[in-house]
Amino acid sequence: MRYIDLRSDTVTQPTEAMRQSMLHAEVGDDVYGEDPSINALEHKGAELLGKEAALFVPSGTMSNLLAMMSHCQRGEGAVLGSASHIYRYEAQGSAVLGSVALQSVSMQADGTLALSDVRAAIAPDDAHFVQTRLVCLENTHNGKVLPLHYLREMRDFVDEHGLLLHLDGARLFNAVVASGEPVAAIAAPFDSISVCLSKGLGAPVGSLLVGSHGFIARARRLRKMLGGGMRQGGILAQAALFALDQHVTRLADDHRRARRLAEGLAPLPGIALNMEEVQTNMVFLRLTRGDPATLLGFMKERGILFSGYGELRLVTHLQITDDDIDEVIDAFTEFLNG
Ligand SMILES: Cc1ncc(COP(=O)(O)O)c(CN[C@H](C(=O)O)[C@H](C)O)c1O
Repeated sequence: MRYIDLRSDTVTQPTEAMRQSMLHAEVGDDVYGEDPSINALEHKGAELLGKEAALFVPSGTMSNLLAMMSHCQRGEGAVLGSASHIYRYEAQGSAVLGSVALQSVSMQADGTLALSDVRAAIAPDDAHFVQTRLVCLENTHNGKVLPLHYLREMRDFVDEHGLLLHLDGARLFNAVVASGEPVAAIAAPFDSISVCLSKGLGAPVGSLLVGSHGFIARARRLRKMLGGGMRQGGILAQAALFALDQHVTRLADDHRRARRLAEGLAPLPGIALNMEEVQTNMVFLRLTRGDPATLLGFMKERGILFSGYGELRLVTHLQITDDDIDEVIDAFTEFLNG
């Protein structure tokens, strides 16, 4: 049975054209630095984001972990949003494996961290406290694009306080396409960026971590230590190269479909949905009547999947069509008017 799978853009499948490019990928042993496709991808990623170097990593979770461990020594701290992926959905790996103290602050509705909250979270320079070293942002956050002026304000802030700045840019290219800003402009304020290739871009596996030569050298050693050294990973890197060449501008289709979905659901009785938050490929909504679990079961019977408990999340991506969007709107209408 083909599902209309709106659980996440992590479910994207390689297209036939991408598979063909993977078939002919040049490969070598990447632990020796000899995989031509991985080397090409890392070179392209660094160039695109305007940084010195890049590292191909098996997942976004590992990419963020390597960033935290490469920036911070044991016992140092990172300030980040309490609803950020690094804080909530990466098993606190930075703390458990990296001995980095996670200093969480509340996130504002637009996905930003208030500078006043970050300032308050910075530990005093006193032996009773950790030493805060890093600030982490996430763009997009729950589908919302952080304004470029805010990124620049945060850069000035971390410079003022002698801190470093990391971006969890799992959906960076969604932010690029939605904002119209060049990717290098969005990346410029950051010391390091993690970019997922396996979400909306449609590669089957992997992320890119970009930063300075020294930062990436440390991250490369840590990746090997954590068992992330790859051999002929060029088959996967070639998919990512294909995605960067062919699947960036089409993200606008995902954004258009998400908006179309939100516009179709918002007027329905029993739906609470903030259209202003539908900025890229995610639609968040709450049921003001009916039970989310009953809704999820009703939808699954009709071949429609999405996730969330309390607040429901529907994510558009490469394999979601215009007809799928109409079918989902019809199914919600049937459930709510039934
Ligand atoms: C902002 C951000 N940063 C990092 C990651 C981790 O990427 P992976 O480890 O799954 O490759 C994710 C994955 N997010 C996944 C999803 O959205 O379905 C789940 C929640 O883990 C993410 O959303």
